[in-house]
Amino acid sequence: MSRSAHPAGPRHADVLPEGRYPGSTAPPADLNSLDPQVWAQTVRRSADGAVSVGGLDVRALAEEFGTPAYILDEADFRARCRAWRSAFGEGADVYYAGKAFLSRAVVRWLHEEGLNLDVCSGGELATALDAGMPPERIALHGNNKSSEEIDRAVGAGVGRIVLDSFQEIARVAHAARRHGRRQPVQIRVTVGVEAHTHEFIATAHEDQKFGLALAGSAAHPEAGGGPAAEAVRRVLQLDDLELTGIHSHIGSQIFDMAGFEVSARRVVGLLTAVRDEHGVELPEIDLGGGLGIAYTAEDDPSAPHDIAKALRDIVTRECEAAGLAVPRLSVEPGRAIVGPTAFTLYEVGTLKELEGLRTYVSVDGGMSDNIRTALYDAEYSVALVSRSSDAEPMLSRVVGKHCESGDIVVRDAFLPADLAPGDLLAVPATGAYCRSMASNYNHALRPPVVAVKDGAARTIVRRETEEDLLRLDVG
Ligand SMILES: Cc1ncc(COP(=O)(O)O)c(C=O)c1O
Ligand SMILES: N[C@@H](CCCC[NH3+])C(=O)O
Repeated sequence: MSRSAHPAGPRHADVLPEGRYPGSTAPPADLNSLDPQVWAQTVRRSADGAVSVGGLDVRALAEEFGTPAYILDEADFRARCRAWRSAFGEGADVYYAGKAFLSRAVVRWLHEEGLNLDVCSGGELATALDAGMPPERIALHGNNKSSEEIDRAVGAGVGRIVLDSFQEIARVAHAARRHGRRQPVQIRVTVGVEAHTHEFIATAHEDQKFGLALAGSAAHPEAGGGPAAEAVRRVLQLDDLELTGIHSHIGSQIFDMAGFEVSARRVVGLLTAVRDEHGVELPEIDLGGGLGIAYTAEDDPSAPHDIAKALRDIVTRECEAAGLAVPRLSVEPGRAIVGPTAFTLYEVGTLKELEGLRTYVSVDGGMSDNIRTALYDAEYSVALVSRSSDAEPMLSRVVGKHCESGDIVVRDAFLPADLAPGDLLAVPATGAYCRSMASNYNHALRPPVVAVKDGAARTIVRRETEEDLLRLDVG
């Protein structure tokens, strides 16, 4: 199992878990090397020791855009979109999960690369529509969509609304009637799988807020006798809704395909039960997102092609066994597309050496631009990028500037011992769930997202200003 997905409880205390540090992990052979699994595709270390991305030196990027900043490799983003599209082919749809990171530029790239988009709030929907995503290529998610959000989505003509509760069935039907539209919907089911990931990001076990349980009883999870089957009954009775399929999302940052296998089998089990009870074959299955990426050299994610083949094979096999026509498949990767395409560029401010233990390296951002370490115990890598160094490895903890001892960006890392204030550090694989979960804690100004491509850089989300903060403060 990957090191980045800790099923264990939180480790917020400043006491190290036994057996880890100091001395339990060897420093990497070469502190200057950049693992291509972890870094965006166009990242290179140049002959003079500094790192470049998209042909641009990070020192020049820091100079022009300031730090901290998320630097996003547009060519890599587009390449990953294409890889997912071609892996799944014409018989399937790839919905990019906008919650991972969304901006107008991202929407345009998705549109151009032929991907669809999953949104889960009015704000994400507004961004998608504003940037010109055709509504029929948008899916709306959420366990508590407001009536306004539902109404706006139906009115805009979104191609899919994923129903998450019994209450929502009536709300979406009401909006559809109001707009004189037969709204295509899927039903999100919880298939009873314990995904191997951090408990806060696992979503298909019973005891959590999402979806309608498949299981009639724990002993017969395939029986189709649970709330999901009841939701199917209710939706099929409503003329304003067109039930197109069943949706399952089992969690996030998952490497093991076994969970998807069980999920696919159980979803097909429900399709079979629906055919047997109603004489209807639902034409779509969505198996959600959740595919893991490499945050550290220990992580070894599968390629989209292998993931697509595994999912298609499972669905085909299960449908053939049940005598069902193979439904159209869709998936919703967020992290696996945008995660590896960006790194966060920081400047080192202060260093505090605790002899025999570690050195605390403080950077000019922190938990306001990356909450994942504090929230999920996530692991990250880090490298000195403004120069190379032959100095000895120094056991370090990269921390932010917030008033919180849990304000950790990279818990355990080796950096060169000659690290000094003014050096630039980069934390790779921060494209997903960093800017989108960023906060203004301590009135931090959320960093910009800078897209680089073919030697050119442009801001796609600008840095916040103090005026932005004060504009909201109307007291
Ligand atoms: C319904 C749904 N689809 C897709 C995703 C995207 O997940 P990931 O970014 O891990 O691929 C999520 C988030 O976990 C989700 O809740
Ligand atoms: N935000 C989470 C994952 C949840 C994804 C949305 N369902 C993360 O950073 O890993």
